[in-house]
Amino acid sequence: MGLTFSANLGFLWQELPLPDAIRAAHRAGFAAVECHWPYDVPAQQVAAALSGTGLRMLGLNTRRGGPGENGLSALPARGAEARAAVDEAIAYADAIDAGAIHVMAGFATGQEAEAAFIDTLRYACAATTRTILIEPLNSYDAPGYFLTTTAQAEGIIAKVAAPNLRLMFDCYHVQLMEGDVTHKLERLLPIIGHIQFASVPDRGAPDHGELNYPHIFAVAERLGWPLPLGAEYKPGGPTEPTLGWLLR
Ligand SMILES: O=C(O)C(=O)[C@H](O)CO
Ligand SMILES: [Mg+2]
Repeated sequence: MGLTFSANLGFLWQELPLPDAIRAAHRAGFAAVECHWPYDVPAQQVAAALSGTGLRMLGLNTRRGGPGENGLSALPARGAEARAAVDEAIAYADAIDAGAIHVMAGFATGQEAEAAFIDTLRYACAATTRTILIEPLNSYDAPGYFLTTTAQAEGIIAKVAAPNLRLMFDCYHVQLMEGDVTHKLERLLPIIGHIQFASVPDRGAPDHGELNYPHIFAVAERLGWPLPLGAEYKPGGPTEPTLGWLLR
């Protein structure tokens, strides 16, 4: 079977209520969906849209925290709030049978931040059998974010040493911070839990920019990547006119 794709509803159809966005993704031909922060929408409404369309929600994020924050898990002295955010995400994921939970690190740096992140990740990995993801973010969009490179993520995954902890490999962030996307996909495959993509550097549809996505999709297919790839790009208006890449 060939590659399939997941619509990231944090960006695609973001003007629609989440249940309607799930239905729009289904109509457009996506094989799955994923989201950012679904917490304002009752989980029963999301579960109903998923079962009505037959789509799976591949993942959701832990809450960002207060204004100007981007996750709490690597913030020393915020451990209780970080664990509460993990509990909330797991409960929501259980209610809609989501595949994975992305535990967001937050703006922090240094050894204490790493120790806090590792503690929160150990807690999350022990609290669920679902996949726990960590995602390096690029320093243009998220300056000061704790987790910025795949090498740093690899080290943390090794230290936590939990079977359900994996890397969110977002080709967009990896290209901006490191490049060498093909070799990194090949080498990191055993620890990757989800793959996302967008054009670089403008984070648009994967049909232009400095990354050649037909090549990257072929690499993922050659490697036998089993899950839908996450289309996490900003359509800059209605989503449907940007989907030429999906039809091809
Ligand atoms: O920004 C990204 O790439 C993500 O995948 C996250 O959900 C964090 O915003
Ligand atoms: Mg991403």
